[in-house]
Amino acid sequence: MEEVIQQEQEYLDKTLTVLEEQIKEKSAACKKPAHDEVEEQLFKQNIKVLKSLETIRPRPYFGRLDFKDEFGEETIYIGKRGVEKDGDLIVVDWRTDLGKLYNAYQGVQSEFYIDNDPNRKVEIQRRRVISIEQDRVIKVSDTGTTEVVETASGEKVKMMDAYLEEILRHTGDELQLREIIASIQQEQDEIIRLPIKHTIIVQGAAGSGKSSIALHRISYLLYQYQKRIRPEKVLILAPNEMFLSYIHNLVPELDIDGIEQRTFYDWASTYFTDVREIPDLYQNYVDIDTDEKKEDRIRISKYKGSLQFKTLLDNLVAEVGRTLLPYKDIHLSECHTLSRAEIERFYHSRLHLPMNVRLREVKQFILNWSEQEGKAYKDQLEKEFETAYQQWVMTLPEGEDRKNVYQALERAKDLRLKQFSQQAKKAIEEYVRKMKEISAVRMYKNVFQKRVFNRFSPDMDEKLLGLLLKNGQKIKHEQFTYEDIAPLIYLDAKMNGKTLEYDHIVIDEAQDYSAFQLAIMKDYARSITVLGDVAQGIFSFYGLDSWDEFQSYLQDQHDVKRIDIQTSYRSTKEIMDLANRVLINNSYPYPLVIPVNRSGKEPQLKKVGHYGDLCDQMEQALKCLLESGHQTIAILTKNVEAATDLYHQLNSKGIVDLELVTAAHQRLEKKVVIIPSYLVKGLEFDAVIIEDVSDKTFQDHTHHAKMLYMSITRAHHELILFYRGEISPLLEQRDPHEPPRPRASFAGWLATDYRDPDTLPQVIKEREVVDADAIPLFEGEEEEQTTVERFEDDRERVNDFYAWRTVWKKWAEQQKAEMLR
Ligand SMILES: Nc1ncnc2c1ncn2[C@@H]1O[C@H](COP(=O)(O)OP(=O)(O)OP(=O)(O)O)[C@@H](O)[C@H]1O
Repeated sequence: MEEVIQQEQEYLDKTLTVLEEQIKEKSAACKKPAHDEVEEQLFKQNIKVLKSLETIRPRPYFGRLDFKDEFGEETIYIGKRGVEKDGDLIVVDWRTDLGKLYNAYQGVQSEFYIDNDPNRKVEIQRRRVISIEQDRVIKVSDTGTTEVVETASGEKVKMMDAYLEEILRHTGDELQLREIIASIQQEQDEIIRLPIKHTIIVQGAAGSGKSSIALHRISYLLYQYQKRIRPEKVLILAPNEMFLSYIHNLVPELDIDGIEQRTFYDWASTYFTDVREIPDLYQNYVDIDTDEKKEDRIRISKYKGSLQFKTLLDNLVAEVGRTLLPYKDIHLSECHTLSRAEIERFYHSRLHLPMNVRLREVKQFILNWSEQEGKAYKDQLEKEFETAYQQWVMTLPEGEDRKNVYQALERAKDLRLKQFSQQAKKAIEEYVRKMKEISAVRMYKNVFQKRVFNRFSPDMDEKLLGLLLKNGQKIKHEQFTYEDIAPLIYLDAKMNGKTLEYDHIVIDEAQDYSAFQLAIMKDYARSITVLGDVAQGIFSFYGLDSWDEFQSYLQDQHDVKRIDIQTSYRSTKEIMDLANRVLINNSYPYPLVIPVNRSGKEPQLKKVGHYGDLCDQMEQALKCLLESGHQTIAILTKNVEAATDLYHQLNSKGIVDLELVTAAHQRLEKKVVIIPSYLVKGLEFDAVIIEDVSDKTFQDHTHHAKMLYMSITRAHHELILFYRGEISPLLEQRDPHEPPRPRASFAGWLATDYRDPDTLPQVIKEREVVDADAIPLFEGEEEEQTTVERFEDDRERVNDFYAWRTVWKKWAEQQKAEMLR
């Protein structure tokens, strides 16, 4: 090993010498004053290069790849940025094709084909990770095997090589997402490097690296398409300010300075100035959660986030546009008429323009026409005057009479001209009076009318219609909520147009966007990368239940790629097993999360007696976690009130170095934070304590399961869960031979003994509940339709039901297969 380290040290020394020379050269260039614009540009470029060289100087590369291709054997070194001297690649940038080769090799497959060309075979001989500290190579490790394997019990695990394991074990001491350039996994790299033309949807398990992929992809795109896209034309949308500060350090590391980083709420306020008056997503979550009419509000919110609503707005705006043209011709005089057909023809030729702009153009068209007609009329008068002049004036002898006739003719001409222009003015004014520009807010206020829904959404059920009409009263008084932001922005764009467009938009935590919201974001960019996890969709009143609606909407117009990634890198296997247990208990219809084989402490489930007992035990748990050396710890509570109470209790016990977080715009600065669960999405901590996992806080509901799953998966290494009374059914350890249990929301409707895999479950029809007559559900399409109809008013229940049915069927098949074996 000593010998290998020595060899690697030689290459490092050589690289450092080159780097030092280049830094010296660039520093000198940066000292020269710029005299003109060209020199100024050069100066800026030199500063940029110098900064980049200084960034990589401490660790010029992280890996080495030895391979054989059609040109013979090669050795390259891979780093965050490329280094070149006299045409030689001293270090190769990870974003190049060679970098791709480095990431593709995971110790399993060793032969690759460049661009899938069978004649361009590359055989990897070695991939080595090189650790450098203070100009010394301190460690080298050749890549071992990293692959997903299936255990005897059918469980999938990703076996890691030593390097990845070490990285995942050693988390940082700050709450900052780290760059993963040196350990990008193949499935992640494939997403990072997808061509910019694709619209990408990534469904990734908690901890699968979505946020990391999002940022590394931007770095890749800016490098690969440097001539086509500029950093200031790239937007990353993050869930909140806390998250933005969490990724802050990554921006210079990944060479993506200058990109726009915002939350949707903040971004929306640049388009629609009144957004700041509207409660944000988190406030909306709390408002809805504590509202007595929660279910009604969820229905309204879901509808407003749907693509159906978007279509209704499209149709309404088109209709309003059509009716803004009066149903008549414009008459300026007997022979000066602009027909309605002509105006309509012009209007239709401008349909691609936003409505107000279109109206302005139609008005201008009418004004231009009237001006032309005015001119034509004047010419005609002049001619008539000339004839009369010749006929009446010139035939008279010179003198007073002739002068009087001439003046009378002049007056008559002026009068006729004046009359014409007054008449024309009146006709035009009357005509365009109706064609007033309409603001987005005014248009939106007019949506919530019975005749609008009857006309454009005649199939809407009565209950939803009633709720929307009632909500319309609030809209009239401009009492908007979060879900009104997307339609308002959309309408604003439809009425007035968009000012800014991006080369690329990346949306992280996209499950919390509605399909409508995602659809409008797509309109603002040439291409888009959307990443999320529907299992973590805790804002169930708004976000996505699945990607299907959005995906099929896009499919018609774009080159869409949907990719699912299931391996989770953040947490230990024990923690992920518990997270999977929540998914299983909730009949999660998608494949479970694949954990990495990084073992840690079993999560601790602790029953406590009363609140005082909880605080005592919490204090003990916290002390133990701090003594174990954990650098970042989060205590997750159900809401702000619980977080505040606990904060005061722990403070009174002498634990003072705590940070209470109650809003999404707060920055996390201390080692230990107390925070409501719904604010921690996207973040991670060495250890996590969940204050209450009782059956009261986490009931057998999908949205509770999502919250619990998301909370559990925030922990890297250790997890402690407290509960009073009974533990949540979502955490129950269940026998895999037991059938998946139907959730409370629809369990009562199932008639069959669902424990028998040979009998398909049956649903009791509502009217037949009385006579307890069961209708078989799975026998034909027709019955399925019937079921859908019955559930129709409750989307969550429909989803719960179908999710459960999918899992149940799978389970039944497994049981049958086992019996046959
Ligand atoms: N290839 C990798 N090498 C090293 N660490 C990785 C890798 N992929 C992910 N990680 C680590 O796993 C953790 C989770 O990554 P990230 O936050 O990007 O995942 P996510 O899918 O966005 O998670 P979530 O949806 O739960 O918020 C981070 O600590 C990240 O550094």
